[in-house]
Amino acid sequence: MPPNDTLTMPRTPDLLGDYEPGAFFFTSPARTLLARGVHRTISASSAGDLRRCVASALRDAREAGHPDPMVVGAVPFRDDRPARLLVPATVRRTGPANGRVSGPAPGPAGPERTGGTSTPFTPFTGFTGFTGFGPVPAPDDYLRGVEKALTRLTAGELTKIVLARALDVTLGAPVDVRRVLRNLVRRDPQAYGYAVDLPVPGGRPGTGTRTLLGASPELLVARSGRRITTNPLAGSASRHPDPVVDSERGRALLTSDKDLREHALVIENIVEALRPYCRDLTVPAGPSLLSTASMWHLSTRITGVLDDPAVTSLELATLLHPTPAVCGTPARAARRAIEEIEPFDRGLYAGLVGWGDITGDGEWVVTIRCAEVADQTLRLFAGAGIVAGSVPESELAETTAKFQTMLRAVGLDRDR
Ligand SMILES: C=C(O[C@@H]1C=C(C(=O)O)C=C[C@H]1O)C(=O)O
Repeated sequence: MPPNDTLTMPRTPDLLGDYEPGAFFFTSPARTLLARGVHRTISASSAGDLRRCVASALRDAREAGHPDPMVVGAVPFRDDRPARLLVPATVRRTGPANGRVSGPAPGPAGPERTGGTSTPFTPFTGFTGFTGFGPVPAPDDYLRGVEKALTRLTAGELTKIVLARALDVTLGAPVDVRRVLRNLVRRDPQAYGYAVDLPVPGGRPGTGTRTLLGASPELLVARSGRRITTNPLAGSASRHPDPVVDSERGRALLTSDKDLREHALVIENIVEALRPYCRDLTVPAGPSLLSTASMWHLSTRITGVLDDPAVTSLELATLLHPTPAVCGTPARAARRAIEEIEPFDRGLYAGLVGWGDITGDGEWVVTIRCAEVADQTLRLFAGAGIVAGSVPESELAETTAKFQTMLRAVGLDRDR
């Protein structure tokens, strides 16, 4: 038997292969989940309400004889927007390897390339089936938004703010959601791949599905018994196809004063939020490097032991959210400035996505490197942290680089 045949003959169920739009899919270094059907949807009007609604939905499900009550889905960036959480009818799980198939990714031919994307956003040309794209806001307006943010930073209203932009992409045919998810998971096997079914506006049946797809590198919080882990990221550089230039970029990031400050703000905020809940918090002295196929990031993996084992993973996640990795500091001022400067609704982008079980265990990741997909269109999102000393053109280039995770998974690779 040729050695490669093992790749096509999984011994465990192939949950990634079994995924169909309408289901919930999530893969992490620890496990892969495929949830189908709706036992109960969860509707809540605030974050506090959300925690109560989830707890009672899980209890009710168990009392109704549900064999494996679990909540899955996504919580938006803003707490006044509806969450997309539900107790699924069935959940299948496998261990770490499933959904993380090695070998070449399907999709565009040729070797994986990690394009240098430190130039400002330029139109994509030359792919088949691609009919148009629309950046929101236009790149020049994003630059002006960063200038505005810098003025507020200088005035002392803010210490950090994350400004995002969206990219609307229209294809010549309906998006193959299954294939895009497979590409995301295979190209970034260390990331948390996810697919969340979204309601179709107007709720008209037969209009097609809407799905949130992504591959996030950022763990907001995981709980396993009393043990918790969070892995905030902040401070970024784009990868480069030349390995020498690429590792130089990583090294430069590790010593960049601006990025280290940006990162430290996030870590301080998270440690301060977790301290009252943990009897033991292990915080590395400084960040290390984490990479995706497209990006380098400064990363700090923090672990702790919960004082009160009744505190659930979702409670911890909503306590931390939104961290300064996606919002800013002070949080309230940053949130207001985001609403004023960004000309679009973040929706589920920059929120949290994951699962939680009835014991309180769960994994929630930051909803980044994602797109909302509906029929022939995709809306991609990407943001960058702005602190004193940030250069608008570099922040624009950083968001361009972050779009690459989704664009490559769709087969729209600007390097082609
Ligand atoms: C906001 C995003 O990413 C976040 C911002 C980062 C930064 O500013 O360096 C790095 C990782 C994420 O925490 C995004 O990918 O859209």
